[in-house]
This record gives sequence, C-alpha cells and structure tokens, in this order.
Amino acid sequence: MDTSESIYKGLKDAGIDFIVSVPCANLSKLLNKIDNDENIKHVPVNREEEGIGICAGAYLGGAKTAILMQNSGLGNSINALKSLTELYEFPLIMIISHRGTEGESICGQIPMGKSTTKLLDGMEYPYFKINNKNDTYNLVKKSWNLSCKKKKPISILIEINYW
Ligand SMILES: O=CCS(=O)(=O)O
Repeated sequence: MDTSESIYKGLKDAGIDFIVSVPCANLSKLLNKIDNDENIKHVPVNREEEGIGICAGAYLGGAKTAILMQNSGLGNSINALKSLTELYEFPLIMIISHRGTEGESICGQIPMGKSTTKLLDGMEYPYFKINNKNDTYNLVKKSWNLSCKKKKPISILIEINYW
C-alpha cells in the first residue's frame, strides 16, 4: 500500500466524510481517490483559509472533516485556525504535503518548508511527520479522535521522499 492509499484508507476508517483541498502535485493520486469516493464530499477551494471556514461549517452540520493542502498554505491559514477552529474547538485533520524538504525542485518552497514545524510548534498544534510508510495508515486513522481529544487541528506532514 503506497502513501496515498494509506492516507486514503486512514481517512475512511477514521470516518472522514468531508474533505476540502488546495492541490499539490504530490496530492494528486490521493485527491483522485477522494474525488471518486461517493461517500466523501470533496470541496476543492482556492485558498486554505477558505477551506478552514468551510470545514468549520461542515463540522457544525455533523461532518467529520479534513483538509488536504501544501505546507505553503499554512501561513494563509493561521488566523482562521486560531480564531475559528481552535476557538470553538472544532476537530480537523490537516493532511499536509510538506514541500521544501529533501528533493524539492522549486526554490520558492524552501523557506516555508523550513518554517512549517516551527509555525506548528508556535501555534501549539500537534503534528506527525511520516517517517515510516507502515505508520501512515494508523497515524491518519487515529488523528480524528486525537483532534477531538486535544480540541486542536492535527497535522500529518508528508515530506517529498515519502510519496
Ligand atoms: O506549488 C507547487 C506547484 S506543484 O509542484 O504542486 O505543481
């Protein structure tokens, strides 16, 4: 089972049924699986903060939510995550394609790639880095319940080498 399949199955087995996304080349296989799943409402959005707001509304409507994005979009999301998601203790899984890591071909991705975990630490948001493909499924599957327990978004960071 490759990383995209592991994440997809983890989301499904966590009961995630509402997913917003801002695309990344590394997310394409996963996005196709989600888009073809009639049991998941997939809403592509233009900016990550827009997706954060949509997930908040979907959660209030009874959905279990996730966002698929690049780490470059984390900076676009801070205020929405803090002033909406965290303030009202909405759970959220953040599947983050961690660009700017080893193997990155776009120089513009490097600075944010270096800052991503520092930002999450500063926001005091729990995150997991995929270090072992065998752990991916279990990490994703448990992240919804962990987010509910922590009352904060849980980020799963997938570096370039792990796709
Ligand atoms: O931001 C990066 C564009 S791509 O590599 O995901 O296509």
